[in-house]
Amino acid sequence: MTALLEFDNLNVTFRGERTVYAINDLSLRLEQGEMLVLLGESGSGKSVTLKTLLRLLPPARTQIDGGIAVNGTDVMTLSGRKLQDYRGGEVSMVFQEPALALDPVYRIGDQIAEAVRRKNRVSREEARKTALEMLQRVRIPSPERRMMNFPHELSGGMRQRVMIALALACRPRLLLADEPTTALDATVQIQILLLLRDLQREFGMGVIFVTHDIGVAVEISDRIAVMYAGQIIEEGDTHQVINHARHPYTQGLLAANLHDVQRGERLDAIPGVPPALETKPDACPFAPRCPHVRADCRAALPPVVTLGPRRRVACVLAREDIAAE
Ligand SMILES: Nc1ncnc2c1ncn2[C@@H]1O[C@H](COP(=O)(O)OP(=O)(O)OP(=O)(O)O)[C@@H](O)[C@H]1O
Repeated sequence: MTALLEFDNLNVTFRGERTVYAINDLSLRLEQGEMLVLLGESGSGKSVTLKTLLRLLPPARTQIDGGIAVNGTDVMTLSGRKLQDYRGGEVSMVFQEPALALDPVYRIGDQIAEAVRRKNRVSREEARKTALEMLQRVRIPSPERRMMNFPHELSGGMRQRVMIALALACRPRLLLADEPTTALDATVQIQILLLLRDLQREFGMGVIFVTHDIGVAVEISDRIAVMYAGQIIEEGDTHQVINHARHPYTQGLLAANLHDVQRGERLDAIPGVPPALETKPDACPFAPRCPHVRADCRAALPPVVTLGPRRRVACVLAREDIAAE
């Protein structure tokens, strides 16, 4: 069956005053209706992956190699009207900051109705009805009245709901969510996560949800892909990755998270910092921070070891574990 999304050996390099090898040989497949979390520290390439998928990166300074297909369509060759239809139609995005999506000078009902009319040939009345229905779907109380509000008249959580309504108004098959709950307080955060999860099931959408928070990943995802230095270093079902992490980086993230909970304080996740990515990695990028590092980790890129269906780890130790089994 055709995947909803397929990245095939994606490489993204920024060329400017300095060169940044932001994404390196990234391959990933998302099936229809799946909820995948991209998990990783700041700078690991999560946002760049989403922006590449939406073709939002500045073409003059960005070199993109490799394939991206959504429902079998080559995203990199889209242009003009087809690219517009793809963005906000086939694929839509919710951001951490609603101000990036919501226009402060338009009433929210008008903004959603306008988005519907841009994509579908429907009457103003039809579009308004869809906007109202979307506000109901994202469980905004008194939606008829809220249609008339401007974004600044709503709380942070309500604004986030409106942004989700806007993103879903044209029924995308793939929703991208870039840390959409990070700025909210804990109770509102959980409400929004549960809402997204419900809507994902109701609409049968695929979702890629970006976060650095393992708790959020566990709450919401079917699958997890862990990113480090622009690569996916471990991937699998959420249960497998969380309970049987095989990459030392994933293990470190999980251990640090447990510490946080036990000691009630925030610790540095793992000693050391990720590489600057000014050269293309030619060895394991985690080697300088890895507690199990060996000479061969510094000599060549790690093998990508398949541990089961859709379960893989980029680490030489995983290959040896398999050989020993
Ligand atoms: N437009 C750009 N020009 C140059 N470098 C960029 C650009 N956008 C991102 N980068 C670099 O690409 C790398 C990956 O950044 P990205 O924003 O994807 O990380 P992230 O995992 O999403 O982090 P965060 O959680 O902080 O958003 C970083 O080194 C970043 O500095």
